[in-house]
Formats: sequence, C-alpha cells, structure tokens
Amino acid sequence: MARYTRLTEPIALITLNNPPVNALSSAVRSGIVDSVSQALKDDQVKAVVFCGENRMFSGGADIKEFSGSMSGPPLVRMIHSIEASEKLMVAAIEGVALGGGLELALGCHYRVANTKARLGLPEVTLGFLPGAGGTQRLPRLTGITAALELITTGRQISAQEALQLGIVDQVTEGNAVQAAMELALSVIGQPLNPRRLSLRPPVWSADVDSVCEVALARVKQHSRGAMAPVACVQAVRAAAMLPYSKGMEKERQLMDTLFRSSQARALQYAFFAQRNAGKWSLPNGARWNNTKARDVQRVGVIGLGTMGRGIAVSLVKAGLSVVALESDAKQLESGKKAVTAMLQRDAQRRGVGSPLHLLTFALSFHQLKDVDLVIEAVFEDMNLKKRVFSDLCKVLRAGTLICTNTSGLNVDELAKVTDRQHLVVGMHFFAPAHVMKLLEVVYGSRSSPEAVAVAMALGKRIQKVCVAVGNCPGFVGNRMLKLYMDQSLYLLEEGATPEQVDQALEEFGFAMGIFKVADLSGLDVGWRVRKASGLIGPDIDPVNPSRWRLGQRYCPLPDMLCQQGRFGQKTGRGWYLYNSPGSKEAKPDPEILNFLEDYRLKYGITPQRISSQEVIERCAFSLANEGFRILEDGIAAGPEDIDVIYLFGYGWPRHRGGPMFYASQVGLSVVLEKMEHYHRIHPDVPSLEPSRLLRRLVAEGSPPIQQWRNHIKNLHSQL
Ligand SMILES: CCC/C=C/C(=O)SCCNC(=O)CCNC(=O)[C@H](O)C(C)(C)COP(=O)([O-])OP(=O)([O-])OC[C@H]1O[C@@H](n2cnc3c(N)ncnc32)[C@H](O)[C@@H]1OP(=O)([O-])[O-]
Repeated sequence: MARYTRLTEPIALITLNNPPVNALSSAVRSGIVDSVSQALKDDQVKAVVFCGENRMFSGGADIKEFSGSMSGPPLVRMIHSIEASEKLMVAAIEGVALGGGLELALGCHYRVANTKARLGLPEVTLGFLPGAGGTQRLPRLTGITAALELITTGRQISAQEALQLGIVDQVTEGNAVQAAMELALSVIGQPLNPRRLSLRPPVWSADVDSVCEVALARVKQHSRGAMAPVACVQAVRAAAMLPYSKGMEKERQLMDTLFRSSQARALQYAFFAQRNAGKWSLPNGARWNNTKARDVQRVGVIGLGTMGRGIAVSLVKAGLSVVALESDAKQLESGKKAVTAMLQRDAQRRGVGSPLHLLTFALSFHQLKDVDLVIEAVFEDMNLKKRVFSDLCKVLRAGTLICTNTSGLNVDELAKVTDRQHLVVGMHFFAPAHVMKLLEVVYGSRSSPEAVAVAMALGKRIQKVCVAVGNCPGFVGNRMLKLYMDQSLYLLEEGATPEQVDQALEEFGFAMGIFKVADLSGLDVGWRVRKASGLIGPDIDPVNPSRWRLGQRYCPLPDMLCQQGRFGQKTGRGWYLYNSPGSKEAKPDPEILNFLEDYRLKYGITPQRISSQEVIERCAFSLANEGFRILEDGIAAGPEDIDVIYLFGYGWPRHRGGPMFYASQVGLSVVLEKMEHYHRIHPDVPSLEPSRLLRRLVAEGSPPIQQWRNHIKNLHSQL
C-alpha cells in the first residue's frame, strides 16, 4: 500500500497507494514505515520523495478505521521518525494533502506542491484536532494567527496561499514529483536541523493570549456547543507557550478526550452519510450504479422570483446554458437585473470572467423548445403549476425532463397533466437556492430511474448535496418540520416564551431557534399555505379561533399574529420585535408576552414551567419519530438520508449527527419511553404516538443505526 521505487539519482520514491484518496490506513502506514527503513538502509539513497498514486497526495488518516480498534504503526510516531531521519525527506503534493496527509508532509524537510493542489487540516470537521503533530508543527511554520484560523475552521487552501503562508517551499505548474526531485538534488547535504519543525522553539509573542481569546470567542459563536474547535485553540496555544514535546503531550490529551466523544462519532457519521446520499436507490431496485444519466447542457428556468433567480445563478455558475423565462416584461426585467448582478458579483469575488453569455432571458415558452431539462419555479400553487406544465408539453421536445421546484406539492398530480409522466421529478431547492447546499430530488410513482439519475447528476454538478426522496406532502424535510413547528407552538400555549424555546434550541446547537427562523422566512408564507389547505377559512371565528381542526389539536397563534400584520422581520414584528422592517436583530417583545398570557387565560390554559430538556425532547424526538414513519413509508431509503436533509437544509447542528443519529445516541428505548410519556399527556396530538418502526427497533434490541436499513427491509417485506 506504499510502493518503494529506487530511482537512478540518489533518490528513492515512496508512493502512497490506497485509492481513491490514498488515505493513511494501517496498511499504508506499514508500507511507509517499511519503505523508509529500506531507504535508510540503502547507502546510495541520499533523499526520499513522498507522493501519492494517481496524482493525489493523501486525504489523510483513514476515517473508516476510527470506528474500530486501531492497529498498525501509529501516525505520530511514523511522522516523527520521518522528520528525525538523517536522510532528506521531501513531500511532492498533488491533488490534496489533507489532515494526516498534510501532517505527514509537515514532517518532511521540504514540501513542493502543484499549483492545483489543495491543502488543509480538516480534522475539526470530524470532531477532533490534527493529532499527528499538526497543532504543534503548523504554528511553528505560519505563526499563531494563521494556524488558528486554518485549524479551527478546517479550511482548505490553494498551493499559492500555502506558499505565501510558508507551508510549502515551492509551487510548480508541472509535475510535483519531478520538481521535488530537483529540489532534493539541489539541497542534499545541507543541514537538516533547521528544517525539523519540532526543533523550533514555541512561537510565543506578547499578544498570544488576546489572539487566542479572539479565536475562542469566534469558534464559540460559530459552532455552538462543538468541542473540537475549542480544543483546537487550546492545542495551538500550547504551541505558543510550550516546547514541542510538552505541546505534543497537550495535543494527545485533548485528542484522547475528543476521540472518545459522541460529537466525533456524530461528525464522522455525517461525513459518510453525506457521501452515501449520492448513492440513491428507489423502491423498484433502480440505483445510482445501475442507471445511466444522460447529459444535460441547456436548462430552462421558469419563474424568476427568489427561487428561480437562485436556481438560474447556480446553473450558470456550473457552466450550464440557461434560458430564464418570465410571464411579463416587468418581472422579466427585474429578474434579469437581479440574476445579472448576482452573477457579476460572484465572478468578481472569485476573480473569474463573467458567465453572462450562458444566459438568455425569454418571455415565450417557444424559446424553451431546445432545452434538455426545465426547472419550473413559479409560485407554490398547484393550479398555476399545472397550467405551466401543460403549456410546456406543447413546445418541449419529446425527451425533455420537466422538474418542479416545490416544497411539498404532489409531484404525481402535476405529472398527470403532462404527456411524459416518467420524465417528471420534483426538485426541492432551499432558499436562497444559490447558497443552500441541499436539494431533495423527489421521485413520483411514475418517474423513471433515468429521470431521477439526470436530476441527481444535475444537482451534483451544481454542487448541491442531493437526496432522493419519495413523494408525500412535504417530502422528508418539510413533513418532519411541521411536527417540530407544532411542538414549538404547543410549548408556547403551555407556558413557554419564544425566547425560551429558541434559547434551548440554540444551546442544543441550532444556529437559530425556530421562532427566529420563522420571523426570517416570513409568517405569512405558512399562513397562505394554511388558508389554501382549508385550515383557516370563513367558518373559523377570527377572535376566538378553535384549537381543534381536522380531528386534532391545532394552535392558532401564528394565524392570530398574521391577522395583526406581524409577518416577522419584513414587517419589523413577528415572534420578536425588530428596530425597523427588514432589520435582523431580534428582541423579545413584551407585547407578545402579554398576548400569550391573554391567550392562555382566554382558553383556560394554566401555564406550566417548561424546561429546556422538555423543549429538546419534544422537538427533537418528534422529528425523529416522524423520521421513523418516513422510513416505514419508504419515503427515504435510510436514516442517513434524513439526517443529511436536516444537516444541510434545516440547520441541525452537525456535531449531533442529525435527528435520527441523535435518537440512536440518546438510546431508542429512551426516545420510545419519552414519546409514550408525552403522548399520554397530550392524547390530542396523534403524531406524538411512537411510530411502529421505533417500537420494533426497540423490541429488536435497539440495533446500531448502520443496521436499521436491514430492519426496514424486513418490515417492508412483511407488509
Ligand atoms: C491521529 C489522527 C490525525 C489525523 C486525522 C486525519 O487525517 S482525519 C482525515 C482528515 N481528512 C479529511 O477530512 C478529508 C476527507 N475527505 C475529503 O475531504 C474528500 O474526500 C476529498 C477532498 C479528499 C476528495 O473529495 P471527492 O469529492 O473527490 O471524493 P469523495 O469525498 O466522494 O471521496 C471519495 C471516496 O473516498 C472516501 N474518503 C475520502 N477521504 C477519506 C478518508 N480520509 N478516509 C477514508 N475514506 C475517505 C469517501 O468516503 C469516498 O468513498 P466512497 O463513497 O467512494 O466509498
């Protein structure tokens, strides 16, 4: 797993060989140790160059090994002996040098990188720190400030930036191995001690404490409750204060704590869940690896509202040619201005040429006749969408796919009005569509596997994290969100305040509590949906609205707020108070507290003291409980898909893995017991009843989350 090649010059080449990313598995580490010892024994060899197979240096330690018992030579010791070696060691970096890969390179005496290479220490994103000396060697090269930024964020940098920071010694447009050999030949014989980073003194400076304080405040604000970024700051601080060996001791202590933490398990789970989501499968057996996606070059986008604009921008940025259509000249003009400005700003920021030549604006459906795929992004109204779909069929070529950007409408019902039900899929983008990473690709009962493959491939091309989901109201994300929102509202009725609920959720790790999110999105959006679905109508008393609709408990509080014109940030008032319409700083509103008190009095509700624990249990466990129902119904293929949707679309804290992973960590029997408890107290909320799958998994001994798919398969085969 590491190939040793003796070159004609006095140089040996050690090639890491573990495709696809040359992860430093136990076999690779053994191969490196054996190869280094071979080079050291050969008197003719004066220098060693390290490189990776397929022009990929290394993606770091093998993350799969972290869940089992570690074997093979420890990375720390291996890197230390490379650095301590009396022979010259040079890293030739192509592709990526990440995590342990970069730490290996930092143990070498010189580093050469190809211009396209990317370098970084992303361990923090996996719940720990660069524990193979990275926290001690990097600051000794770059200084504290840069090292803190790189290590606490895990940001990947270009070879050019690495050169500026002193992380690499040379950047080449050509072959990095060739350049590394040339460099080796030019420095063979020079003293190696100045090149051994571990021999450098601590990088102390008078402002270390304040720099670390600022970094600590930043990481605490950005990654609420995450342990790893805090530990990263502590480890880098040690590099400033302590000699290398003591700093390494600190690194090891911190690493030991992090390594055993549930946060690290959650983050590593999230890493693989994200990659698994692309490996979609449909209930009929079609899968990512048995279905071919045909190529898409030209895409039509219908509707240039907020969503359509973001979608058009994402497509153009990925190099696709786009025809953007609006229904009248005025809307077209304002959409055109917005899209053009967004693309120009982006090109300027990235220092690339403007891609506007890829964009055509149109008012007539006929201009869509040559596109390969259409994404309809008109207003969320079934009748309007149906009209658009049937008009489209009159102009599109026979094989053109029609995708609908909807957050929950029935894809089958829409497909029925077309002449190509097999070519209709849903594409649920999240706002703003050019920023948010998640894309739910919704297959209807008639969608062909090829259509799903095309939509998934297109999503990947525009750099979305795509998850294939079945067709049901709200799909996966919004179907679960409804229950989460319901619970938050019931908590208000029962005695909580919006700030209390939000604070509990933010302490749990959400970037924003649910009521702040609602204010940001606009309360009128849900109000319109509830009106359209008949939950609010002329027969409902607007002053004393009923708390019972469609046979279950209903909370009319959001409707009452909307009647007062409290639509959230846009009107300066919602669940919170804002300085002015559009302002973002949410302040508790005494009016809301009085309003809630009056409401409880009016309906005879005795307010209870609601603990943060109850907020989390009712919100998070309700999400997971609905997730189990979604798995039962076959709407998501596995728990990982649900978790990816919540991580990338709904701000679920990554260090908690996702609602399904969280349930597995808390313990399924605990979740079951709590759901039974809350359902007993609130029998008028049917969704609190524990799902069949949850009960079944508990009855079967609460298997680990990785095994749930088998249990679900058995459940389906028995239905
Ligand atoms: C003491 C310890 C100190 C050191 C700690 C570390 O180094 S921690 C590590 C620090 N390093 C990191 O955090 C880097 C993590 N990796 C990445 O960021 C990206 O994978 C990439 C940029 C290397 C390539 O991106 P890309 O879009 O071209 O490709 P892709 O992302 O789709 O991956 C392709 C396949 O490779 C797999 N795989 C990837 N890396 C690893 C790994 N390290 N291990 C195992 N497997 C790994 C991945 O699962 C996928 O497998 P599948 O689904 O085909 O079976």
